[in-house]
Amino acid sequence: MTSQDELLAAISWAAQQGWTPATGGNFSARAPQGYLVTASGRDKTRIQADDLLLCDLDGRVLEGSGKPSAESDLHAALYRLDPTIGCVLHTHTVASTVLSHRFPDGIALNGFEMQKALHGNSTHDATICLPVVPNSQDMDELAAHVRAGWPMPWGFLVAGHGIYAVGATIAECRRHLEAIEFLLACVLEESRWSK
Ligand SMILES: CSCCC(=O)C(=O)COP(=O)(O)O
Ligand SMILES: [Zn+2]
Repeated sequence: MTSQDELLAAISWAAQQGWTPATGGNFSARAPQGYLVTASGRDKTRIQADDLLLCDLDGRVLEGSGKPSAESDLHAALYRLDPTIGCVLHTHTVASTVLSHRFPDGIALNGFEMQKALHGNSTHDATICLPVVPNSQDMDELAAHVRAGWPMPWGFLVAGHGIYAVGATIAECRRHLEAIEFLLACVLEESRWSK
């Protein structure tokens, strides 16, 4: 499978989970010349090859038609910031939107077996934090918040907005996205029970 096909499969999978409502979300993978990224405003349940653009690491379009994602410059900033990042997957889910809005200083996790799906974790018996950065429509400002909090080896939440998962490969990034979403769903469910 080419990395373009693998990225398209990851986007379709995320969309089938219901994680890209109303065209929300954007997705990218590092490429030799820069990165492949979704065009803006596309329905991710019907994604196809011509919905991807090739950009250089400054976010300039090299190939493809349409406008790159409104958040493409944040993807570019991530690839510049950390050469080990090979993929960035961004979704809009209810749990990530609600919890990042409610806990703008980060979300602590402890005792969940699923923590082990996040790179560098080998036990449930540790407290780890999912970072939250403030939202902004200005990608330079958003990128500055991300740089200030780096390293964030699995990704981060944007307050009231969604999840940005990162990974060395598309497969690792998918695993991080799925694990983060699962862990947030657990936290949200527990918050209902503790009322
Ligand atoms: C429709 S949700 C608002 C925009 C957004 O946050 C998003 O993820 C999708 O933007 P894009 O330009 O990548 O379609
Ligand atoms: Zn978004």
